[in-house]
Amino acid sequence: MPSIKAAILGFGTVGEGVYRILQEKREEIKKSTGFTVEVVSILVKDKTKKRMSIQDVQITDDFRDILNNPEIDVVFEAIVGDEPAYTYLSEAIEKSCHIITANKKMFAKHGPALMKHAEFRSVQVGFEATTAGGVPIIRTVTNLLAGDRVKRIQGILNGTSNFILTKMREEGSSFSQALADAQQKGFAEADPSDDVTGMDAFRKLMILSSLAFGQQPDWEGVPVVGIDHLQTIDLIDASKENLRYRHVADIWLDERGKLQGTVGPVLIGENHPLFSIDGVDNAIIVDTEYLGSLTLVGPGAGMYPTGSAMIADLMHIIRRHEAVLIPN
Ligand SMILES: NC(=O)C1=CN([C@@H]2O[C@H](COP(=O)(O)OP(=O)(O)OC[C@H]3O[C@@H](n4cnc5c(N)ncnc54)[C@H](OP(=O)(O)O)[C@@H]3O)[C@@H](O)[C@H]2O)C=CC1
Ligand SMILES: N[C@@H](CC=O)C(=O)O
Repeated sequence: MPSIKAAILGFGTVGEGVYRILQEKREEIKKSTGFTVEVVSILVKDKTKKRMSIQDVQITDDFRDILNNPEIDVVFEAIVGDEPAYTYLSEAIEKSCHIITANKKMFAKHGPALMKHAEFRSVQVGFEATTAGGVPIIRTVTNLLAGDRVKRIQGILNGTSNFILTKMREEGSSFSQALADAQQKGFAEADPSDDVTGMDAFRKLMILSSLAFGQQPDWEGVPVVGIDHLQTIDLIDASKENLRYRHVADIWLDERGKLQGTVGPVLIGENHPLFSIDGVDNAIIVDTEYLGSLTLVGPGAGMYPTGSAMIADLMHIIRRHEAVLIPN
């Protein structure tokens, strides 16, 4: 049976999710693709940290161990921040590895360059997990663009913010209690200020903008507001009026064909499609020229939803590249 050798960069919430799914779905993947997928190396920052038990996999804190292994076909990236992630992925592409990333901070800034580089080296880039966790928004927009034109995308793109707003409204939790809960569940970023200031949703919006419109607006021109100024009482008072705060990221082409974007909390009524989206769920409304309006809803963060988006990218790469993946 031919095998695909994979490396995972980062073994926190997301990296571990990828590993677990690959182990749990080993036989199904083999059956559906004809390939076994073997994780051969995992990159971490601190090798002494206590982790789940892993057999027959090199655990390293030196990326060169991965880069210099000629057997590796695919690199999953789930580390934190734009560097060294961007450098590592550029080097992996140079070695003709396919790359699959969950790192939106890196991808919002360097995604277009990585895509160009990958095209030049004839490898694939999977980035479904960068936006809306397990919700297949990247694949959906890619498919829509084949015969349609996107006019506007708006949605809840940060699971942590939505989880916090829901807990404050439903349970009367304080902002800090709700944030601590989101961190404990693995939803929040290593630096949770990215979640609650709106920066994480902004970066996801920029990734969607590159995909849907082939460009990003000037970052400075997009107002970004978070949820960190909202009080539990604000949410409860709104609720009494049958209104809810949602943290909404929005991008559209104006009448002059210029991209406009906003990110921030919005008070919405019960007829709005985002009214009922609670907890860690994300929801994205895509308006197109021919299809009209489409809404996708699902878990926007967490180990298994995010891991599953990365495995979906892997399946796509295998199916597209069966002919060129050289069996080891
Ligand atoms: N959590 C989520 O639900 C989602 C997260 N993401 C993105 O996925 C990525 C990972 O997130 P998450 O798993 O939550 O983060 P964690 O903080 O749980 O894990 C990060 C992992 O990366 C390793 N790491 C960090 N920096 C480096 C480095 N410079 N070199 C080598 N290893 C490094 C850490 O090593 P060590 O274990 O030794 O500390 C750790 O294993 C982030 O970019 C995040 O934005 C995307 C979608 C959802
Ligand atoms: N911290 C992020 C994780 C997924 O992208 C979020 O809460 O949405």
